[in-house]
Amino acid sequence: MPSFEDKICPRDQLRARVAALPKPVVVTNGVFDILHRGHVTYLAQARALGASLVVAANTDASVKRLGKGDDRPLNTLDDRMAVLAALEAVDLVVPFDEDTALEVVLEARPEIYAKGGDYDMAAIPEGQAVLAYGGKAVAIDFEHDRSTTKLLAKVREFTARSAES
Ligand SMILES: Nc1ncnc2c1ncn2[C@@H]1O[C@H](COP(=O)(O)OP(=O)(O)OP(=O)(O)O)[C@@H](O)[C@H]1O
Ligand SMILES: O=P(O)(O)O[C@@H]1O[C@H]([C@H](O)CO)[C@@H](O)[C@H](O)[C@@H]1O
Repeated sequence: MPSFEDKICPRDQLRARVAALPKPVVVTNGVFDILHRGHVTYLAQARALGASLVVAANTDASVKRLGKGDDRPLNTLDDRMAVLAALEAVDLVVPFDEDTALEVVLEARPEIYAKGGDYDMAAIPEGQAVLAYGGKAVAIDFEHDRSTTKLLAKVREFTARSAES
C-alpha cells in the first residue's frame, strides 16, 4: 500500500489522529467525486489557512442522499479518499455517513472550518458549530469554474454525439 494511504483515518480514530496534527487544524468536507482544478485549488487554499488540513469525505450512501444523480458517486468512497490522501495539501482523510459533517467537526474541534464559496458559513451546521465554540469559519471563493456535474455533462454530450454519427 502506498504511504499516502496512511493519511486515511478510520472514523473512530479521528479525535486521536487530529490531536497529533500541527495546529491550527483546518477541517473541510465534501463529495470530491471527479477531482478537478477547482477542488485542488480550493484544498490548497484551505490548507494555507492553518498548519494541517483534514478532509471529511461523504460515504457513498450519504452522497446518494444528496440527490446529485442516480449514478453518483462515480468513484467509490475508497477511491475518492485515496485520491484526496495523495494530495500534498491534505494531512488526514476521514469518511462520514451523516447528512452533514457536523459530528466530524464536533469530534475534531478544528480551529478553522473551511468550505467553498458556494456555502454561507452562518447557515450550515458545520460553520455554526465552529463559530459557537469560538473557531473560525471561512468561505473560500471559487477561482475556477469547474464541477464534477459539468465534466459529466461534457462526457454525456460527447457520447450522445458519437452515437448519432
Ligand atoms: N470550482 C471550485 N472552486 C472552488 N471550490 C470548489 C469548486 N468546486 C467545488 N468546490 C468545493 O469543493 C468541495 C467539494 O465540492 P463538490 O464535491 O460538491 O464539487 P463539485 O465538483 O462542484 O461537485 P458536484 O458537481 O458533484 O456538485 C466543496 O466545499 C465545494 O465548495
Ligand atoms: O461536496 P459538497 O456537495 O459541497 O458537500 C456537501 O457539503 C454539505 C455542507 O457541508 C453543508 O452542510 C454537507 O452537508 C454534505 O454532506 C456534503 O459534504
